[in-house]
Amino acid sequence: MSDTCIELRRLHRFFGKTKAVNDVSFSVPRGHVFGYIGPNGAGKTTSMRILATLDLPSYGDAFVDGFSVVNDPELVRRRLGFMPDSFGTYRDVNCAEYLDFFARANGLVGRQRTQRLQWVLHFTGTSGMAEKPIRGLSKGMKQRLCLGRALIHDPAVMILDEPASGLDPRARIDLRKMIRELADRGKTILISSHILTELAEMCDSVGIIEQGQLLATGSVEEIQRQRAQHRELVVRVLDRADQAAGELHSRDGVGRPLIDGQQIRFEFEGDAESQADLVAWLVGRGYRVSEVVSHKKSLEDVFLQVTEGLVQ
Ligand SMILES: Nc1ncnc2c1ncn2[C@@H]1O[C@H](COP(=O)(O)OP(=O)(O)OP(=O)(O)O)[C@@H](O)[C@H]1O
Repeated sequence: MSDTCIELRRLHRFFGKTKAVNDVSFSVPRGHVFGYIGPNGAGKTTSMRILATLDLPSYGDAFVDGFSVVNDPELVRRRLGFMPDSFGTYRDVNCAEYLDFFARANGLVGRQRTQRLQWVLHFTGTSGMAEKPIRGLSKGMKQRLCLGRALIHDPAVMILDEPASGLDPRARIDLRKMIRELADRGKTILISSHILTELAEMCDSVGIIEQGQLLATGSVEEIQRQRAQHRELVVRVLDRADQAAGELHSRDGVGRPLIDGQQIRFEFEGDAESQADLVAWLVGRGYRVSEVVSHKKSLEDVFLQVTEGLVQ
C-alpha cells in the first residue's frame, strides 16, 4: 500500500476564462487530515468535485488510493466518501432509512449492512434519532447524518467540503473530534474551510489556495514559521522619534515606519537575532530605547498575509 492516499497532479479546471483550478499539485499521506483553505471562489469545491469524480479536469489528474479519477472513476468512487457543502436530505424519511438507502446503493447486504448501519449511527451520535424524520433535525444533527452517509461504505478517503459552516461552537468541536478519530482509524481526510483557525488544530497539514493557485502548503507550524519572519515591531524612544524612524527606514528588512508620539511602529523581516541587532544599532546611534514590543502574527494574520483575499 502506497503511503500517498490523495494526490493532485498539475490539476487544471477552466470554465471559459475562469481558471477555477490552475496547476494545483499536492499529496496527502494515508491517515492524515489535510485542510484545504481559501476564500470564496478560490477553487476548493471544484478540486473536491474532481476528486469525487463529479467533474473532470481540463488538464492534469488526481489520484485516490492510487487510482486516477480520469481513468478509473469507478474504483475511485468505491474508496471515497464525499460530503458536499450542501447535502440533500429527504425530509420525510427517518435517519435509519436514509442511511440504509445509501448502504444499499453502495452494495452492502445482509448482516454486513445492518452492522455497518449500527456502527455509523453510533459513531455519528445519531442512534437516538434513528427513528426520527429528517425534517425535525437541527443543522448539527443533519451534518452528522451527512457525515454518516459519506462513511456508510467504509471508504479509505473522505472529502468534506466545508462541513463546519453554519455549525455552533459545540457542534464544531464534536465534528473536529469525529474527524480526528476517523484519521486515527486510518482514514485519509481532505477538508475545506474559509477559515484557517477552524482547521488548524485538527489538520496534519494544510494547503492555502486563492484564485485557483496553491499559495502555500505544509503543517500549520511550518507555514506560520515561514511567515513569522515577518513581524511587527513597536519601538519607543525617549526623544527624536522622527529622526530614528528615518534612520530605521534605511535599514534592510524594515518596512515603512509609522510614528505615534515617541512610538515607532514598523514591519520587520528577520529572526530574533536580527531584531536584537537592530535594537543594539539604534542604541549605538545614541537613541534612548525605552521599550521594544514584537507582535507575532496570529494564524488569521498569516492567512491574510498569504492570500490577498482576491475573488474571481
Ligand atoms: N460550473 C461552473 N461554471 C462556471 N464557473 C464555475 C463553475 N464552478 C465554479 N466556477 C467558478 O470557479 C471559481 C472557483 O469556484 P469554487 O466553487 O471551486 O470555489 P470555492 O473555493 O469552493 O469557493 P466557496 O468557498 O465560495 O465555495 C469561481 O470563480 C466560480 O465562480
